[in-house]
Amino acid sequence: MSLYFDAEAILTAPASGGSFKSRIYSARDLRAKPAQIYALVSEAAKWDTILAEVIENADILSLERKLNPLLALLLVHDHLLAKRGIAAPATHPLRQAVERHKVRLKAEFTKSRVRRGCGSVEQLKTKILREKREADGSSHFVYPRWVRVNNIRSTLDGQLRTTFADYRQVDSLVQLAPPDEGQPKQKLLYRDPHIPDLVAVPYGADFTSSPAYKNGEIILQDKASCFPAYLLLGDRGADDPWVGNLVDGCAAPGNKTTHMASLVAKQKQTGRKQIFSMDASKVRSKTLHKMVSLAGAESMVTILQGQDFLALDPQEERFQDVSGLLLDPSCSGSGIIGRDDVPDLTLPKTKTKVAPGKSQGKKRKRQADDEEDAGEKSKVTVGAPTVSPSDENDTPDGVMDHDRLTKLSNLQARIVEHALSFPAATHVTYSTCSIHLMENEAVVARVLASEVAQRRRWRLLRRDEQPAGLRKWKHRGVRRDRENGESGGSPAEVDLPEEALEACLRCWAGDAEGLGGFFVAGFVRDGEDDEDERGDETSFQVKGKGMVRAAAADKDNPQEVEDEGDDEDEDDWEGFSD
Ligand SMILES: C[S@@+](CC[C@H](N)C(=O)[O-])C[C@H]1O[C@@H](n2cnc3c(N)ncnc32)[C@H](O)[C@@H]1O
Repeated sequence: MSLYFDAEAILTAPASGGSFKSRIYSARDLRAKPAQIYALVSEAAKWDTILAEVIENADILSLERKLNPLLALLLVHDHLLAKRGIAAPATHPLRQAVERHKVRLKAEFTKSRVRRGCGSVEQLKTKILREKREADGSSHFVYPRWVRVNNIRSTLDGQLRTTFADYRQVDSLVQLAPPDEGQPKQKLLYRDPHIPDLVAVPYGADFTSSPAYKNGEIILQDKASCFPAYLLLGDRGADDPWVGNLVDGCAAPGNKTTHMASLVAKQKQTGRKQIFSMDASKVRSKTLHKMVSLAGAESMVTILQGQDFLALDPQEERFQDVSGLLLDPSCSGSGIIGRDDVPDLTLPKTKTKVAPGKSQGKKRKRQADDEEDAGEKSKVTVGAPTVSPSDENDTPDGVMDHDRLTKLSNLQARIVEHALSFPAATHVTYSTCSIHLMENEAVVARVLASEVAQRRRWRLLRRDEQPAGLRKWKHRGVRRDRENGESGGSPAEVDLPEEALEACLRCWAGDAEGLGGFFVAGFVRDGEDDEDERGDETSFQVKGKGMVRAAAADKDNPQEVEDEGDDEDEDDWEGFSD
């Protein structure tokens, strides 16, 4: 019986971030096996709508006060559908509470099947999975497996002839949707129309043992994560190669560094070290090292292990030719899918109305007493998942309040502004896997208004200047957070012109594009008409709901202003007010 109580405890614990699986495996004091709990909940989630219907029609919640809706759903699932039935002794009161109604439950289950015109339980399963996908809109989108071809070691044509030789090309992502239960999986491939050398295959396709993966010819990298390097380096070829060196300032585990290297290789420029790639974390720098080596990019990439990008001196001799910088700093990670993918089960309702308060309380008390008596109440505690060296972001628990967002936003803006100060820099990209305005458009607004951007005439890379594939991308910057409360409770809004919002690229989870939440913007400057000194009368700041003009903090002593920022990097902006 501990299986059901443990599953209940995990499903009802407050959201703590992390995937559902990691939530189970990091829970303390579990008595059932984590794999068993995961299997029970995943299976029950496939059947929940029908089980809720059966339980409601059999009305067992009004008759059996020991059951609550969630326990009833889990128990009735195993009673009707698990090979071995309910995993508890036959004399257990909760097992008896279900089995007392076995005739009724079976009859209601059969009625539900027949009502849907299904001759077998298998057919019913296929039908309800389709019903569920249609109901939550997910029949129209899929999360495929994205595969990027590494131009250092291979070519797209080469991979289509080898690794994907037995894949059939389809012309839409929807065709990669998982097959109905019982249908065979197919080898299908979709060539991405936005990012060169990127393909999608059905989720679950496993390349980890394929030679192409082991040799670094293909890299498993989400589509959105391919936007920044492509935005920076574009569609250049051998006759129009990138001029100057490149920097990836926040590089581990190395997806974007290796993508930059791949794009540079496509321009037939593999001979010399051209990319400085660094990460402040020494542990993650080791992963970066492995990825660069696997991708065959060692001759092009200089890795600065454990290097804080903010501590780099842009005036150093070795950075004098750096013309492009890619910044993908730590963020809230709020766009990552699967972060808190705890199944949202459809639960049965009680038919007979129980008076609120008194009797509900009694019911809960009685049930609690039963569980205590049996010594079975789960003691499980679900904590925030621990940070692993592969975690990219600073907030793995996903818990985000206004203060944390403000601090992240301050740091992100500082990192981009530092990039804008490299003497030969003409192109910079800034990206996050966050959906929060404060980490995205608001950072862009602050950076554009910064002293360095104004003095050196940095501006946004307009949509019509973007690489061909990204110009076609529909989802652009937004003026306000999509959902109230996304930014820790305070509605945030940014006052950027339409053209600036058009220049920003967004990705959203849950639409037809098959991606998580992501943001990227490119900054450019001609580099020929810098004002050497800071403009004398004004600078811009973002305050309240928009950008307002404010007097320059200290026009006579910019260094002092800079130093203050360095000392107290996280409290210089208070974020949005209402
Ligand atoms: C979102 S991840 C980068 C992912 C990487 N661009 C990729 O595509 O594989 C952010 C990384 O920035 C690093 N980081 C954060 N602040 C940094 C700083 N000031 N200097 C260098 N690295 C930093 C973190 O250690 C983390 O590994």
